[in-house]
Amino acid sequence: MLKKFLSTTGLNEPKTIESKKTEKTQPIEIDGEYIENPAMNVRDLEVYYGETQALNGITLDIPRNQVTAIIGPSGCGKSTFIRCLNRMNDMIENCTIKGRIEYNGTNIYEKGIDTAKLRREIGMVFQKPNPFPKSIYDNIAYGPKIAGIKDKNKLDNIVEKSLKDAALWDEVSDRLDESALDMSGGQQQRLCIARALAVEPEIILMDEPASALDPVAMSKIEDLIFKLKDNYTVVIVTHNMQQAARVSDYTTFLYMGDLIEFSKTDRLFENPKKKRTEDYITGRFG
Ligand SMILES: Nc1ncnc2c1ncn2[C@@H]1O[C@H](COP(=O)(O)OP(=O)(O)OP(=O)(O)O)[C@@H](O)[C@H]1O
Repeated sequence: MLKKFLSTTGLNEPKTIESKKTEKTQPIEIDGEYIENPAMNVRDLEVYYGETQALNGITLDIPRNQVTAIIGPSGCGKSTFIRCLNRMNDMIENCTIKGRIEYNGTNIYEKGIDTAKLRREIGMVFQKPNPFPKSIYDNIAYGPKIAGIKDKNKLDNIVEKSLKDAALWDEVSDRLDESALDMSGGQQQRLCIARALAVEPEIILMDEPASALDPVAMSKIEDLIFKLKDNYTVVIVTHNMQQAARVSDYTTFLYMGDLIEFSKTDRLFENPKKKRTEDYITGRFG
């Protein structure tokens, strides 16, 4: 399917990518089971900023239509990891990536991948809400318009559906022409989620999406994340272990660039297999 991202232009090529080719990606066993039909396969992922290695060979499968949380102390590589999943690290100078990340059977670091399309399929929501200085309507319609949709009725439907899916429609349906910048922080973050949904992604990456919000707004975002998995695969970076335990199905614990443990969330929090995981989730460090 990702073949459609292949272009012959040679644009969007990262300067410093190496990838190991393997015949067929072998599934990873976790807790005695294999993840069936994962949304992404990450294999031997290493990331360097200049000479400094930030990720030391991460291998995991991202379960489809599930929420996967990435936890770990500050500087362990959580943001580096999630940014690799839709090639946001391409924009960072001196960043070298090795290994493979497969999405629907294609290595996203293969030559010729159209990264703009890739990032529509694998959308991203950041820590700080970053709406465009435009109306609520235009924030949502922007992506579909760029993708070539001009019909007003179609755009209206996309705006309504995206806002409904982001649990925001009831709060803003009578003021779609107002500036997005006049919304509360929590509403702005749900708007950014709606904006990501408007281009019909398969996967949504969220880097600390609720950490800048008050508890009520945070709880709305958590409810939303929980519902999103009906239709999307979600990967969320969070400092907040309670949040990881509340919203995620699977949890990955990173420590100093290493994947220490990847497991179903209940199992990881109730019965961690590694001492470092136990020390972290019981608050002994971090
Ligand atoms: N653009 C960059 N240039 C150089 N080093 C970087 C860059 N971004 C991250 N690093 C380094 O890579 C390592 C991992 O950083 P990263 O931001 O991925 O960690 P994190 O777990 O997300 O941290 P935090 O929880 O504090 O956001 C750190 O040592 C960091 O200093």
